[in-house]
This record gives sequence, C-alpha cells and structure tokens, in this order.
Amino acid sequence: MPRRFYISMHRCIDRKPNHPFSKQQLRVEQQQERASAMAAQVLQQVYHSLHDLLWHDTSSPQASAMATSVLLVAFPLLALLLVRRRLSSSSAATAAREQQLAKLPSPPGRLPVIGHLHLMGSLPHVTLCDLAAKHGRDGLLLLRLGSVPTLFVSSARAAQAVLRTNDHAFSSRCDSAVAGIIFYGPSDAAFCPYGEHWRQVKKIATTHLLTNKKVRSYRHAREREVRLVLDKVREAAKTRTVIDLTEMLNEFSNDIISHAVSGSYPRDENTNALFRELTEANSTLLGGFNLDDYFPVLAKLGIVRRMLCAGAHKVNQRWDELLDRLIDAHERRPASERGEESDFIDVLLSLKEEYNLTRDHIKAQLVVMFQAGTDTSFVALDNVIVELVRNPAVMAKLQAEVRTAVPKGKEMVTEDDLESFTYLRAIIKETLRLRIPAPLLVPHLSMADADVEGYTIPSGTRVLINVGALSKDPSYWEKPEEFIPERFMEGGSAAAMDFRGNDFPFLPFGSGRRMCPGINFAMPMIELTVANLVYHFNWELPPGEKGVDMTEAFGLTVHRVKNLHVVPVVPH
Ligand code: HEM
Repeated sequence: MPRRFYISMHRCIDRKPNHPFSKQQLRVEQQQERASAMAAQVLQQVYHSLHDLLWHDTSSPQASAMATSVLLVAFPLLALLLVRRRLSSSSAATAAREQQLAKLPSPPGRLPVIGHLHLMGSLPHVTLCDLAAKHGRDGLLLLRLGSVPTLFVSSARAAQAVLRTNDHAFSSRCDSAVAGIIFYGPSDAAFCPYGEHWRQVKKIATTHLLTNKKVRSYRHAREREVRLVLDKVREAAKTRTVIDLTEMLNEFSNDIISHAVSGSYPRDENTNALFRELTEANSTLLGGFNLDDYFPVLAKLGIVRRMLCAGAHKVNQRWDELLDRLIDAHERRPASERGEESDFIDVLLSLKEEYNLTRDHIKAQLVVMFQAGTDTSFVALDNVIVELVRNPAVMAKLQAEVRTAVPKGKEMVTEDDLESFTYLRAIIKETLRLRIPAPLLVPHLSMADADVEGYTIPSGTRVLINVGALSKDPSYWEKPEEFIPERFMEGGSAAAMDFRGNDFPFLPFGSGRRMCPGINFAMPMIELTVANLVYHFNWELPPGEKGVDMTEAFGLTVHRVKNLHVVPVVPH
C-alpha cells in the first residue's frame, strides 16, 4: 500500500470532534468511527498479507499485478461492502446459501474483503493442492476468492459428481467483462454461459468444425507446416546451431490453427504473425488477474469497468478489423473456388441462416478457436519434446519405433505411418498426465443447488477442478511423479486409461458438456510433429547445459518460464 495513502487514512481516523454533538449525532459519529477503525484494521491486514506477494513474490507479474490491483481497490471496496453489509445479511436466500457454504471445509486465514486471495501465490494450481491436502475433506475445499465462493475439487470421485452426475448444474461459465469483450458477448463456445446459444455454438464446433472428417481434410496443410519446421531445423543441424524449439513450435501451432480458420486464402506471413500477436494479447488479458473474477459487484461500477476493459477493447478492435477483412474476402470468393478443404470461415458462413449467426457470432467462434486451440496444443507439444530430452532412454525407444517402421531416407513421416506408433501415443498420454496444459480446466459455474459428496453446493458457486492433482493421485497411479509412458502400453498399470472424459483420474480435456471438442484436431498435429522431429534428428542440450529448467508460470495455461533451447543433430 502506498505509504502516503496509509498515513492520510490514519489521520482521518484519528480526527477528534471539535464541536459539541447531540446524543444521536454522537452515536452516529461513534458508529462511523468504529467502522473506520475496522476498515483501518482490515486494510492493515490486507497490506501485511499482500506485502509478501508484492515484495517477496516478484517472480510472477501476475502475482504483482494481482496484489497491486487488490490494494488499489481494497479501500473503496471495503467501504462499499460495509454499506451493503446490512442489506445483504438480511436476505434469507443469502443466509441459506451462506449456511450451505459454511458446512464445506475451508482453510483458515480468510481476510475481510479479499477472503483467501492472499493465499494463492503465483502458482495457484500448486498452492491449491497444498491447501486441499491440509484442509480439504472428501476431495472438496471451499475458498473465498474475493467475494466469490470457489469450490476446489481434488478427488476423482468428487470430479465425477460434478462433471457427470451433476453436469447439468455445473455447466455454466463465470461472468467476465473481459471475456465478454474478447468473445463478443461472450457468444463463443468456451466462455459463453450455459444456454441455448452456447448449445448451438458448441454443436457447430463438434459437428461442423472439428469432426474427424474435417480434421482429416487438413491433413495436407498439417504435413506442409511440419515440412516447413523440418526445413528450418535441418538448416540449423548443418552447423549444429542451438535453436529455440519452444518458439518454433509456438509459431507452428499458431500457423496450423490459422490455416484451419482462414485457409490459404488470402493469407500471408503478416496475417499469421498478427493472429499470433492478438492471440497472445488475449491470453495476457484472460490469464492475468482480473478484478471482476473476484469482485463482480465492484466491476459493475461504470468507472471501474471502463478501467478494467480498456485493454480488452483495444485488442478486440484489432481482432475485429482483421476478421472483417478475412470474412469479406471469403464472402467475395465464388463458391466454385472453395473446394473440399473449406476453412472455418467458409463453414461458419455456410451455417449463417441455419443457426441464425450474426457476423459477431462468427467472429467469436473464430477467436475462440485460436484461443482454445493454439496455447493448449503448443504447450502439450512442447512438453512432449521436453520430456523426451529429459528422458534419453524414452527418446531412444521412440526413435527405434519410428525409425523401424518408416524406411530410412523418407522425406517425412506421414499421417498414414502414425497408426502403428503405440509408444508415441503412450508418451503423449504420459505427458498429458504429468504436465497438464490447463490443470484447473476453465472455471465452471453452478446454475442450481447440487449435492456433491454429501454437501449441498449452492448455485452461483465457481468450481475449479484440479485435474492436475487427479492425474498424480497415488491411489490411481503408480509412482505418479515419474515419467513412465509404459504405464499406458499393453499390460501397463494404466493401459485401459484414456483421456476422453470417462476416466476421472485422467481429465486433461475435461469431461461432460463442457469438455474440449478439439481432441481430434490436436492429436494428429502433435503425433505428426513429434514423429518427424525424432525420425529426422537426435537432440542434444546446448554445450554446458545440464538440464531443462522446469520452472512454471501460471496463466490461461501452465507453461515453462524458459524456452527449450536444443541442438538438432542429423543421425548417421
Ligand atoms: C492438447 C490440446 C488441448 C488441450 C489439453 C485442451 C484442453 C481443454 C480444456 C481443459 C478445456 C476446458 C474443459 C472444461 O472447462 O471442462 C477445453 C475447452 C475447449 N477447447 Fe480444448 N484443448 C486442447 C486443444 C483444443 C483445440 C485444438 C481446440 C480447437 C481448435 C480446442 C477447443 C476448445 C473449446 C472450443 C473449448 C470450450 C468447450 C466448452 O466450454 O464447452 N481445444 N480444452
């Protein structure tokens, strides 16, 4: 807290009356003083608790931004809450809700105004595991993050109760002003609240954009993009140059999605780079600390909302211009030129009447495909390569699988070759188990009271499913912290376990109504890329480097802080 603000606040509290009062005036004055003193105490607590975040946890800009934002809003918010306290506590519905919430296990240390926010730290998925282990019961833990009750789910049984038994109650998304701007409403498939519109757009994603048939139609585009990566790596291998493989794979994932969204018409390097820049800008906006996630009442105030949303409006304007340009170009193109490989824009335009889609609805679907598809796929792909570099025996076994099946000297491994690579698929599964790109899924919101493990979870509760903890739960996984792809091979301890939403200890794509519709799109892209990278090259760490830095950062996805730098070597 700025010292200037702190001192002036105390001056205000220490002020003594300098003129006589009536008894009633005096009582009012005393009450106000008590409220002010309480406010000062609370702010002092807030200050001390957040002090650590601000000054000792500078590793994450998100943590600092969060702490700063909380400090900046704490005082007005507290005043607001003090005024509203009487009103809200008199509501019977609120009281009943509070009673239900009070029965749930919750960690100590809850502060006024910010609740448990100060306990989150810079890696919430890690902190939450620790808190759940210490204070959770029946796989459940209730946190008050700002003014929002948040249920944290960390057992496979409780996850099943939320995502399967009560899926209908837990299938909405939380209100977010920033997501509303970025996703035109939000009216996209991922952030749109549950309802008829969401059902329609999710149906479009699963039955028109991301079907097996559609994904197969992009096969040549995938192979072409992989070939471009191989060319770049081959150049570096000639001189044993260190390459930033993370950066290369990020660009590659973005290009693949760009192709699916807008095809090769009218696309160029600049458009791809712009897509990438805007997707990253969205990730920063959505993955950062957003006040309205924790203080929705405050965020509804005009001035606060304007401040919160300024950045989102700027980014949205740039998306808007880019997408308008691409949609216009697609509309001008004669139908005869579209061919079999129609892209997402073609498909959405063809569904306009059937689904009553406005231009903004179409744009929302396009933006979300970038957002949901790029970062997750890229992080998964990058993690696979990182684990291979860290586990040379696994790398050697995979290379043997691929190099035995594909004749030496072939220009590239194609999608026809992938079928027989069972070890490759086991490696991808094991990576998705040990390093889940979205370890808390996307937050769900309950729309009705629902029973979970004997507790009533009231409607309006935000729910985070810690799928990262489920896939390391020792009651389901042998040596859960070790990278052992063999567990997924025939005869292995997890041979029957799959990630398609039916095995609750293993949910990297979620489960139920809100499950990811992009598995069929992501898998061939990851398999094809990894198969080619290990078929053509051996991989070494740069001279002098002893290992890969695995420090993580939390955002829309969990990714490593440092990029993977490696040296490609052409085998003899
Ligand atoms: C390895 C890659 C991927 C992973 C690990 C992944 C993971 C996830 C997760 C965890 C969710 C949230 C589920 C929930 O909230 O319960 C999700 C939602 C979603 N994903 Fe993926 N995803 C991947 C790739 C893709 C791709 C390639 C696309 C599209 C091109 C895509 C599109 C979506 C959409 C539209 C949603 C929102 C679904 C809804 O809210 O109903 N994802 N994904």
